[in-house]
Amino acid sequence: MSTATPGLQIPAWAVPLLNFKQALNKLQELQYCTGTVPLNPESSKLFYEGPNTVRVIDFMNVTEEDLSRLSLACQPASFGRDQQDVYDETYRKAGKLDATHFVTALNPWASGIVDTVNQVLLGNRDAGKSIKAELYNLNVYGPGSFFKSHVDTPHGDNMFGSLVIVLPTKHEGGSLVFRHEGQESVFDTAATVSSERTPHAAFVAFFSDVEHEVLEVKSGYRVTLTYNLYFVDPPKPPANLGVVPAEGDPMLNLKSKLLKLLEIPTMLPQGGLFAFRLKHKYPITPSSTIISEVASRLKGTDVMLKEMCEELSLDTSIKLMYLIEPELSDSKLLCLLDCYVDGLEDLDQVEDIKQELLAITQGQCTITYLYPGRRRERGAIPLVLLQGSKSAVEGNMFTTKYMAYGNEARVDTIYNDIYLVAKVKPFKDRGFSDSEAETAEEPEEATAEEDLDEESENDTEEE
Ligand SMILES: O=C(O)CCC(=O)C(=O)O
Ligand SMILES: [Fe+2]
Repeated sequence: MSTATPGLQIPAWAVPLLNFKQALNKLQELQYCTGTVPLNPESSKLFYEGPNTVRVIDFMNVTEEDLSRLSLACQPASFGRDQQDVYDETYRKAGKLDATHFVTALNPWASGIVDTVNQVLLGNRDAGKSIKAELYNLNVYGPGSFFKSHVDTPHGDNMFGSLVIVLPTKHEGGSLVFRHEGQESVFDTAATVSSERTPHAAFVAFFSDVEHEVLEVKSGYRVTLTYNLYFVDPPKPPANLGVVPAEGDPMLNLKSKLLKLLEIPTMLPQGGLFAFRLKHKYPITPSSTIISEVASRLKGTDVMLKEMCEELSLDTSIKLMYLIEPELSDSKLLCLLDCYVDGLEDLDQVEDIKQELLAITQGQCTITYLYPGRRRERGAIPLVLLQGSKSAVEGNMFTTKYMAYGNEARVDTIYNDIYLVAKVKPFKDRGFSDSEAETAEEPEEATAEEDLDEESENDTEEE
């Protein structure tokens, strides 16, 4: 393949190596990530120690006088040179307050800044889980202030970056310039904080080994909060703090028992549903909560139940359950709903309940019957209630069933019973031996209602 002269054979890897190096050279790195966050009355205040007093500044409504007072409360900012803290106004001219002398209500987690840093600067999708942002100090750059080119001193081997939040004050100059590997970029903080119609803070996060410089502030005051950013391990469960969970994996035993149940040919022979009334109640905003999304907010053993079902290859979903007891017939309808629906209580008067039910839930409703029992409604799916009971089902009339005492009076979001529903395949598809499958038939058992009236062992009555 080679046209080179004999003795000057080009090795087979030479071209691929070159290709790789060229591609690597083109790899461009983001030098910093920025954004703005709106201030609101909960996040806009700064409290600081002034001479013999504590002062407050509201950055939604800040005056020149507030800023000049804040500037007077500051110490001259030092910097590190040859491992010594030095003051040198030809290199850094700015005021600072150490984190022990002020409190800010602006929180980089709550405002979404840490998530942005994680996703944009670190390219991490696991938002906010492994970054610590440690408040370092507050700086005031008045007219004539600047900070010449430097890198930020690492405070530990897990420190990867610096975060600067620029509070919304009117100023000119003070842009932040980055230089890294021959590239230069400028972040104009003054323009960014005045780019929105309402007060917004600007933030910029960068890897602290990237050289950066604050250009001279020409007018006004540039006020910043600086944070050191660290990689941290995701939080571990606390050891022996307060109540200690029982030894061993409580789910292991449960899982093997559930598997045993699935191995029985007469347990939902044609398939059906397992349902668990969850131990916790979950906040539902009737007008907006998407019930399926509650799956990602499950608490305590409720999460474990879901994981256990999934480990046994049972598809799970989260439902509301509602029992309709028609006046005109004796067949009760046990409905699983994907959304909160008004007007279900009127259905017991309607003639064709099923039709009406599907219409008002826009088809997002599964009609089931308690198994073992007799299927009264065509198409109703057998459901085994593994946790919970008849009284809980009947009690689940949505709004009536939540604690009357909260720590605050609110009516838009309420606590509701939620059901974890696991889909059980027909016995022949569950992967157990075929010989058993032949014996699997729907049993002729008590009626659905007789079964509904039976109290389950683990029924806990609600007050
Ligand atoms: O205020 C800024 O934009 C950067 C400040 C800075 O580089 C520092 O405090 O080390
Ligand atoms: Fe810096």
